[in-house]
Amino acid sequence: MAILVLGGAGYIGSHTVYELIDAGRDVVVADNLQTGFRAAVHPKARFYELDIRDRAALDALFEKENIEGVIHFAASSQVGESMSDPLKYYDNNLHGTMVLLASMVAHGVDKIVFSSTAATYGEPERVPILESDRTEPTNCYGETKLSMERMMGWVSRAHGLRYVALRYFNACGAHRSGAIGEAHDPETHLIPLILQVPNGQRPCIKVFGEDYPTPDGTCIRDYIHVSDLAQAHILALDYLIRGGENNVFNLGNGVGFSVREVIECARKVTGHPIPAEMAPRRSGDPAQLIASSKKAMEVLGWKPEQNDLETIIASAWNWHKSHPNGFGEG
Ligand SMILES: O=c1ccn([C@@H]2O[C@H](COP(=O)(O)OP(=O)(O)O[C@H]3O[C@H](CO)[C@H](O)[C@H](O)[C@H]3O)[C@@H](O)[C@H]2O)c(=O)[nH]1
Repeated sequence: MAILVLGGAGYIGSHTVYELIDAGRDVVVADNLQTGFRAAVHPKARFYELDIRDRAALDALFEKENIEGVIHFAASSQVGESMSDPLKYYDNNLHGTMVLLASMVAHGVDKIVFSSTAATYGEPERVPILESDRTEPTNCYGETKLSMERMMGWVSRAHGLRYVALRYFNACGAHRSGAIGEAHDPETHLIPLILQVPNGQRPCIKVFGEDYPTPDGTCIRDYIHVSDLAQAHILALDYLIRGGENNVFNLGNGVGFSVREVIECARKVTGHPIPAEMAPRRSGDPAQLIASSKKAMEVLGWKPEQNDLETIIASAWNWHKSHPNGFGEG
């Protein structure tokens, strides 16, 4: 039987497909290529260009393929955009998931692992954050992801579907082969933007806020390598296949780095001075997000392997310097 990866042409999705294929699994990828890239899809995966809001296209896929379980990455994921265009997030993330679950239930596919986010917590009560801590999103992106988790809960009660929600902290880095890496258009993520400076594509990096209640005044995040995240999806799917119950797991390294520290580390890795410029706070940003991933380690047996920021940034730099235009031309 095959694993269906929705959003398998995107950043975390494409890395998960590479790990699944490396592990000998049969993989079907579906993506509407709105933000994903056809070139990021592993050549051994069967590809369907479809939008998860298109019920007929999903039904046709489930009828044609023999799907054992779904890994669902197909969603909009930019904090800033979710504040200026919230309805896009309700449509793509919530409506999309609603159509998907209806099609899964109709075809008897009852296992799903999906991307949730640290943004479900909002401003945390304490760090490191536990899965049982308060969830009060400060941005619409986090709100729709939390609603997706709750939707799964109700559908599970009614129809017996089982799910694992993976709350990622800050995904970064690139695949060890150098074949795929992080590419967004437009780019909004800190590490790729920093690396555009040594790549000659941007004169400096803007630091969004230096008046946060943190030691150096800039936001603190927990940076986790994308291939470690990818492994967690395989472990979560196998947990469901073994009969595991509905669950939610944080995925992070448990160590926080400030925006300034990330820039300093990138200077060390690239040997470039990377000038930084202070800028106003970005709407919706919590001051500090650090994960406790103890539960994922204990229940899933997950162990992040690339837990050193320098190694992570070096793997990102390896991709960005050889692919300055991502998957595009030139
Ligand atoms: O040019 C930039 C870009 C970002 N930042 C700062 O760098 C930090 C990291 O920003 P990212 O945009 O790279 O990541 P976020 O923490 O905002 O978001 C990430 O984590 C979220 C969970 O909190 C969501 O999952 C989201 O999809 C994911 O990209 C933030 O403090 C942001 O303000 C800058 O200072 N300058």
